[in-house]
Amino acid sequence: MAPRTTAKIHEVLNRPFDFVIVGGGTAGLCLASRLSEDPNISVLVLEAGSEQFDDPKLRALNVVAELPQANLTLPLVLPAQYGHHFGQPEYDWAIKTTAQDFSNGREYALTRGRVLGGSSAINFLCWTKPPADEVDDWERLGNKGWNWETFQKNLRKLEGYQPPDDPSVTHHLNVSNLKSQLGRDGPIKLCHPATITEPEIKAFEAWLELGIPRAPKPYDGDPNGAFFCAMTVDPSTYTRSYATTASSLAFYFPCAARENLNVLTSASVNRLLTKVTQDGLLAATGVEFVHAEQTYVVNVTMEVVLCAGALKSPQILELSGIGNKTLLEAAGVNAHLNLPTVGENLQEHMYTCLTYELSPDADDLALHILQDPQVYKEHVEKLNGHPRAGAFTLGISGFAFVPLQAISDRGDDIIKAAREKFEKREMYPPGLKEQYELQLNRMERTEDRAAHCEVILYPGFFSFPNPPEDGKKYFTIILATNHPFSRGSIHVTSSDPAAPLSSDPRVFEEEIGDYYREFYDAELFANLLVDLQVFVELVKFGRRVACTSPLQEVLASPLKEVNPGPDVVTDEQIGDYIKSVCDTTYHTVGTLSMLPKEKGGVVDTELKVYGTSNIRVADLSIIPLHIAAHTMTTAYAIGMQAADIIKENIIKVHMHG
Ligand SMILES: Cc1cc2nc3c(=O)[nH]c(=O)nc-3n(C[C@H](O)[C@H](O)[C@H](O)COP(=O)(O)OP(=O)(O)OC[C@H]3O[C@@H](n4cnc5c(N)ncnc54)[C@H](O)[C@@H]3O)c2cc1C
Repeated sequence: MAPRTTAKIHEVLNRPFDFVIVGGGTAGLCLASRLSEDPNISVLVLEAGSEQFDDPKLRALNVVAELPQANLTLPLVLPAQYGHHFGQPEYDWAIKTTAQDFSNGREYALTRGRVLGGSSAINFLCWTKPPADEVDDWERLGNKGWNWETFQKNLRKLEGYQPPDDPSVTHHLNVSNLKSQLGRDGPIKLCHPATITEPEIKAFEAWLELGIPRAPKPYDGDPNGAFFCAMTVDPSTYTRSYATTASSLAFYFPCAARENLNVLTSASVNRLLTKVTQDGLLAATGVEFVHAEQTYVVNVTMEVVLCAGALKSPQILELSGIGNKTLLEAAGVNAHLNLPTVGENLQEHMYTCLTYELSPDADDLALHILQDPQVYKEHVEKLNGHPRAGAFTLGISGFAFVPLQAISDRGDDIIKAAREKFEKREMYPPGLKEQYELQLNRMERTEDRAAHCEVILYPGFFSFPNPPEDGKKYFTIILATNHPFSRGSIHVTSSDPAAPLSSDPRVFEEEIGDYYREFYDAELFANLLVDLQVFVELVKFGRRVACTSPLQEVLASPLKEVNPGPDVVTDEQIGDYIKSVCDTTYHTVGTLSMLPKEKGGVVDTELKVYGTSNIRVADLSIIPLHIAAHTMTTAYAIGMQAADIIKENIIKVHMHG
């Protein structure tokens, strides 16, 4: 299908829109496609990034036809899914954090998609879903209607899973189990990597040896255990299936011909223009944005929906004068609505890696070999062959979601200490105590314990600080934590939309952003850093996996751990390794939390910003408590539920009486 181009600036000027959606990313495009189903509603999406429709970088595995013309300079044409857009302004916001005290002073670069499709256009393609109970926790926190039943119903409409038919792989993938749990006809195409390597299969078997069960229902509410996940790849073309998707008929392309839907790219929103209504609420009347270095305003007749992601939606609210009054005034922004928790309750997943040398007779196929341009070209041809082959057919798909107690015999002690710390504390900022209680309960209960920890298989070299050696083959075990106690914040520092944000995830500090600082008892919290201690146990578990059959047999003998390496032995050394090399998994949530206002909420259950009449948020900012899953499915589910809310409650009232 030939892509329809997006709107031109003259097409969107001098006319009002019923809805303006800020951010054409994962949730934003999903929402736009649903809202514009009603031809009576005009929808404008303003996206800061460009389309990049024809860019081989974006359509990772779809590069084949375009490669002869493509620039093979590294790292631009390497597959999109594994970090090759990082730091490139035409794709990545790369928002710098403040120096992190508990990460040896490092500043993280928070990668987020800055392109039509948002982070779904550059992410790592892994389709995972949270446990039912953790989605239900959002409802337990006071958000009626935000539960697993709705989440799952919406996602099943989106899923277009195609199971493989090769009997030699279906057994490993447990396809008969997955088939019944995933939707088959939806627009987001899902399949498994065409190649799963021997070390991945052996590592999976090592997990089973270590007592990790196969996940009973990874896509139906119980992902605890081991499974091979599906990827957002269209099996018919082997291309990325994402929010914009050209080839897989997802959200933008099928709707692009609708006259009531306009998507303007390279349109960076500065702020909302507002007025106070007769009821004393703040109402958005227009949206100010920059396109081709010119500033414009578009008027809105019904609502503005912020879908700019958990790092950028708070900025737009703050620049519009909605946020912590003191902080806004310090930044030189006129405060119109004092909402002190805007930009707070930030929660992030973290990961670190262990890399092992493979035995010399292991297969050469690995993701990192594509960094060599010559090898890259050869593997593009292999991808184009019949059957598809080569490193482009690999993926990141081996997952184990595990409770702390399942990987460490110190698990109970750590959880007990966390409970004691929690009980000793006298003051909590509004809402945090309830969140921590749920988190502790997830860990403490004896049945259906939550997966605090996650282990992921990476076929290749992916770790720091020691580099790979030429001619050697490698396998990496990625370790991630899912339920951080740490709370951070993100805020503007200036009224200039282009000025850097102050982003402080407070990694491993288990505490609280600026607004919460007055509640902070540093001495008490210095005793035990639960988030870090869990991570240390996880690294030890990763090492046990490497020493377990049958994985051990495909690794070099004697065992050679490249990172962190044999010198990193004690808990303190492991903790220090983690602090020096770990990174965020690009899963920030919570910065505009959906909670009762007195519990620190910024939006209500209809996603409306408290104190406003027509400003909503529909992206990962609203998630009040983090989950044991990667966040793409949640972003799509939010887009779907937001559409239902808006359609039911607003369109019905305004348009159809
Ligand atoms: C590198 C990477 C790998 C990941 N891998 C996975 C994975 O394998 N599996 C998984 O489940 N999740 C993964 N994730 C996470 C997941 O993709 C994201 O959490 C999810 O897509 C976020 O959706 P969103 O709608 O909240 O925001 P986004 O999809 O990021 O959309 C926000 C949009 O708003 C736009 N925007 C921002 N500010 C403005 C402004 N001022 N004006 C106009 N537009 C603006 C942005 O350019 C962007 O297009 C990954 C994320 C990244 C970055």
